[in-house]
Amino acid sequence: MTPEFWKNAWQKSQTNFTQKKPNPMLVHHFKALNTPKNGRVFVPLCGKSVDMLWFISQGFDVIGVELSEIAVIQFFAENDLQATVSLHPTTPSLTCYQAEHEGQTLKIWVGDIFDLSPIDIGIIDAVYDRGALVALPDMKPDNLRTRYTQKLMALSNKASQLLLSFAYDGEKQCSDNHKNLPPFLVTRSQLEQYYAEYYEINLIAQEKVDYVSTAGDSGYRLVYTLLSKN
Ligand SMILES: C[S@@+](CC[C@H](N)C(=O)[O-])C[C@H]1O[C@@H](n2cnc3c(N)ncnc32)[C@H](O)[C@@H]1O
Repeated sequence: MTPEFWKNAWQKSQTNFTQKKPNPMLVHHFKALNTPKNGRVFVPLCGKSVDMLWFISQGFDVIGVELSEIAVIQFFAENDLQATVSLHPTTPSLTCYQAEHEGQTLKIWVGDIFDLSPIDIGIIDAVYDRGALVALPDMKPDNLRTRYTQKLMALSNKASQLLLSFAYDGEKQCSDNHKNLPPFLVTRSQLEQYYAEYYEINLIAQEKVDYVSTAGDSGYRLVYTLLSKN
């Protein structure tokens, strides 16, 4: 997916991946990571996810990154948060939106995750991936997903992750009918290919649902913990 694809989606409000309430799988399963109290959570490709506010309510600081400035402006406006906006000292394509809320710091970089450095992100205790890995295709020649997983590990120093994913059921299991549009299926073997060297991968929950993706297929919502071998 090109940056233009996502920026257009936000411009045209084609963003039905946005949830109105904190994700129930997050709320039930985040504790499995044993993130230290007052820790910092990285939310890559964050959109305007209210899951970030749930982390704040649990006493964590949050740092996100999102390509679309529209998404980030909407996030702050819709949640009555006043942002301090600053430019990146050396990279003109990056802008920082920051606010203090309920005693925690919430910071979102507007820009491409691939333009960020570990210094921009700081120390990370946990990563929350909902709608990020599945937003990127695993396709040759420029495998965006492999690049993303490597960048994510570099930015977070391989902090443990809670990863929300999905699977189709029955005969659809291996097919990907909608391969030109997100969300993209992430198979177990792909997950191992990206992460098994660095993380212990555990499928900790799966829930049968009628509509697993915005494309309207039935299947399962999956929750993985990726526990750092660091
Ligand atoms: C499927 S949405 C998920 C958003 C959010 N995580 C949620 O759960 O609502 C994927 C988001 O990633 C953003 N995005 C895609 N590629 C990106 C990149 N290279 N850098 C930063 N954000 C990106 C898109 O603009 C979009 O908002």
